[in-house]
Amino acid sequence: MAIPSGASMHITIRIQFAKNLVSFGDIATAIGQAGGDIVGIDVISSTKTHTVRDITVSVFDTKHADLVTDTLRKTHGVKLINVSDRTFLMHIGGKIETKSKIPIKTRDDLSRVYTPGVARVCSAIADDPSKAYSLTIKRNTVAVVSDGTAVLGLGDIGPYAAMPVMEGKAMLFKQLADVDAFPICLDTKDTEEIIQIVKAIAPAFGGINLEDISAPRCFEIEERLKQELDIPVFHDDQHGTAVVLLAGLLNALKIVDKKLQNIKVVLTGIGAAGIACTKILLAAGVKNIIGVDRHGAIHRGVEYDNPYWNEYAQLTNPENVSGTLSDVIEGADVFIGVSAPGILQIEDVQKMAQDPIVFAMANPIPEIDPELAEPYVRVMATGRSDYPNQINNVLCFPGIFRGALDCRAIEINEEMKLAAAEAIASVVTEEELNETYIIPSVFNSKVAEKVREAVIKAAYRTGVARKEDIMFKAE
Ligand SMILES: NC(=O)C1=CN([C@@H]2O[C@H](COP(=O)(O)OP(=O)(O)OC[C@H]3O[C@@H](n4cnc5c(N)ncnc54)[C@H](O)[C@@H]3O)[C@@H](O)[C@H]2O)C=CC1
Ligand SMILES: CC(=O)C(=O)O
Ligand SMILES: [Mg+2]
Repeated sequence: MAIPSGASMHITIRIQFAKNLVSFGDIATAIGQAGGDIVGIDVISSTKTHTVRDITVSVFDTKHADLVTDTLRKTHGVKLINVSDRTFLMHIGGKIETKSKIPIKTRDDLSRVYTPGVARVCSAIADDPSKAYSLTIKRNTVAVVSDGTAVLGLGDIGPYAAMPVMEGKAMLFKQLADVDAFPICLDTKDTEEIIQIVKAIAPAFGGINLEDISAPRCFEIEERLKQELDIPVFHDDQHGTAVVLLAGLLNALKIVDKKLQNIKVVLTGIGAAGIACTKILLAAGVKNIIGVDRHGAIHRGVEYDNPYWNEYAQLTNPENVSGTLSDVIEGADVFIGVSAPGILQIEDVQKMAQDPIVFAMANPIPEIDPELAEPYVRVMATGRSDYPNQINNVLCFPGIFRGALDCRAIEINEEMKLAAAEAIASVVTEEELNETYIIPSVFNSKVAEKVREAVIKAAYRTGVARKEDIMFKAE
């Protein structure tokens, strides 16, 4: 299923055209007739007879891009010089770099930042390892670790292909919360090996953000690392997603005037994100959640190969219903999708209770096309940046790690996650709240700061903050 990908699909077409054979108006009309939307024009050069221009066109997908460029190729008097995709251009050479905080200008500088001066600093840390927090980058660093097995909704595409996402996460950490994050993509899927590698690299980091590691291995990897390391370990696809989902749902329920305790929720994709979203909703007070995976609703009375589904069946589905998504969605107040593209049909939405809330969060293509669903739902959200109500873990991970690093928390616990969800929800004021604004924008600078504060308070309240600093303590 292809969904118009908006801003994510802009192409820049460089053409040369002969002024006596074709006008720019003709060219613009040809692009328009092929369904392209011109969003920018640059004149590169112009002579009496010829003009070279870069035309930036918004297209739906790669097929549509081909149609637009073919149309130009066939237009009399036009010569196509080059087609570039802005998204690819932004990735050339990667998206991040390392920067020094201080310049090395003299031999004296050199002997302080490096040998021999550095040796005294090394010895100080060897005598007291906690000094790593004050004398190295550790206090501000997070490793973004993936094995490339569940990258967005693209599946097991491997560690090389996972890198652009992890670089993107590192950029967001820096821009939104000034955390120095490093993308680390591992060429192994072996649970034990991943655990040992992460433990071995931990000295350089103040926190570990696990990313896009498929279920069920991600659960064991996270649990073991939490037990065996003294820095926060946080599987973003589980907990970051769950925190933001809860924030969005708290606000969406205010619009439809329903209570967490009374709603029926149907959730698809009982993997990393789905299980964590279910657990946070149960902790927040939701009583009726039905989880649906490829073979239908997860229910008791079946022995699943996946042990996490057996536990899931015990925690959810109070009426123990079975059947397909279409069967069990009848009367649901809320649909949450963290599964696969296009699996929710309009007919399913029509079976939901009054004022349906649909959070179709699969990336990059949601469970239902938001434009098709919109007439039938009261509140619609996706994980994407190009539609209103972006429910995406990017609203959580920068601020939650900022808070955890600043109070030097040994872990990110349930109270810290609930505090983060409430903080995100609280950024949207009562006056601002409406169907297309249930969750703050990623660019809202209040989000990371509010999450940080709430997380620090929760960390001190629950005794997991190590930093003795009165400024950070809960009142
Ligand atoms: N918006 C956001 O912030 C986030 C969105 N996601 C999206 O959620 C999706 C799942 O991510 P993860 O939980 O990390 O992956 P995962 O691989 O751990 O879990 C995916 C689950 O969906 C199930 N599934 C696949 N096709 C299905 C279908 N047709 N019907 C029902 N279930 C189906 C799989 O069997 C699996 O249990 C991805 O598309 C990902 O991009 C994940 C994390 C954050
Ligand atoms: C947003 C994110 O982490 C994902 O789709 O995997
Ligand atoms: Mg992810």
